Amino acid sequence: MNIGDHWKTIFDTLHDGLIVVDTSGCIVALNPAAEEITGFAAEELQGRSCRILNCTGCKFVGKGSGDKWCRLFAVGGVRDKQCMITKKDRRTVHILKSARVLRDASGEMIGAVETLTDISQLVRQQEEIKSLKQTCQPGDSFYGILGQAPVMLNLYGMIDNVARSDAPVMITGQSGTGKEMVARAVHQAGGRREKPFIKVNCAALNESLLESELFGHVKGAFTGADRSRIGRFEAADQGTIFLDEIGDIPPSTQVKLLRVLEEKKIERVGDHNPISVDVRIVTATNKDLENLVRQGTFREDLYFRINVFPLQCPPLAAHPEDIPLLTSHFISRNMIHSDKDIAGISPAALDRLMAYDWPGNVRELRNTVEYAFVLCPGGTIDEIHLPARVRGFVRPPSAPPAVNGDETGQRGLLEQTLRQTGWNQSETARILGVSRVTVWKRIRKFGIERPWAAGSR
Ligand SMILES: Nc1ncnc2c1ncn2[C@@H]1O[C@H](COP(=O)(O)OP(=O)(O)OP(=O)(O)O)[C@@H](O)[C@H]1O
Repeated sequence: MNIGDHWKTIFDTLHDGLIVVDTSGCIVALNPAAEEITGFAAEELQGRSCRILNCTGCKFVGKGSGDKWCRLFAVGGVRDKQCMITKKDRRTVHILKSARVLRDASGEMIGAVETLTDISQLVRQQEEIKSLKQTCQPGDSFYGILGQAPVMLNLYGMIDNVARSDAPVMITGQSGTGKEMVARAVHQAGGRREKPFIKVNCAALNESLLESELFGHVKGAFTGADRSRIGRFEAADQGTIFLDEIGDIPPSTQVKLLRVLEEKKIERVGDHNPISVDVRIVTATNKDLENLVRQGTFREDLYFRINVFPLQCPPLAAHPEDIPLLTSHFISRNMIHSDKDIAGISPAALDRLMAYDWPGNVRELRNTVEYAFVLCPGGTIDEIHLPARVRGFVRPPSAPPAVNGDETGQRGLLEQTLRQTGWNQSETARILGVSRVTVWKRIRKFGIERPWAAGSR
């Protein structure tokens, strides 16, 4: 076959647009794909300057021909340059452009050939992904955590500080307050962010499974161990291990964990070869660990080892001013997965959300919005679309709003804020939204002592 006889067919069959210009940029030939991309018929472009396409990737340097007017002729070619051209109907098309100068047998420049790939759809999809990401993680979030109330800003400040160190962090707070999000934020905000973040739910596994999950095992270590397996500590090497529900680990595992924390070495179950690991420890619990220590079910030495830097997630009742922000975030998130056209929430329904006491915290609010999405046919979420417990909630007259949550929450928050403010009681009162006298009374009520005054820890 003489391929030279078939160039025109090959040229016309290409899916990418092809344009040939002479040294002054005058369009000599183009294929049907180029007609499609530009919206011009071949006869409309032939003989015209390529400037008609208004390509944002072209660098015109002057007048004349060749390298005197266009940079392409000076550099010889471009490859996969993302730019935009203007179509005949004035609309913009995103293209990927490659171009090469053409020379005759004597090496004289005679023109250039350009290929154009229409990437408009790809760019649109990228923009959609970007906007979805923004909806899922609005700009005013802290590593995905939402809330602008002083107690939340205080928490973000503490996370930022502790992320710069490798100190073990213990996160406390009621269920659904975002402890796992805080653990991830500690990892993300620190120098280990490019390394693994490994979560282990200590309450979900029995004693032997938990040990093999944490430390790994060798083949034959127990019935059913038909091959060796690395544990979560090894998997988290150089990164962070997040031990959720730490209050639930059995006493024998507590001993082993303490040894790992002190020696920074693990032993796989069924093996005695120590393996060094470099892991940051973050733990979380919704139990009162101090109480478990007093009862003797949690080792005091382990408690002090993991509780070097405590972080307290405030209950939602301690920052009700964040309910509108959280609600609109969950509405946007539900919109992505729903074909319903829900525009927002009515003021009356929002009032109901603000009045409720949220024992299940932000998780309960998320579930409440999900529930409302099921009932609401479209338009605005109204009171009628809320679960009966929220709709019908009446705060007992004797119970003032749970401004700072229950007593365990109050104490933790107070201690954390006092530490953050260097024991400035006025500043602490401002952050917690209570009076200075209340701060003073709570310090006495809970018997909180300044660390240097206590002389311990
Ligand atoms: N401040 C927040 N901003 C945005 N979403 C939040 C916030 N707090 C909690 N959530 C959402 O609430 C849900 C529960 O959060 P998370 O699992 O981190 O809570 P938790 O305190 O670890 O709960 P548990 O103790 O039950 O394990 C998640 O869907 C999370 O996205």
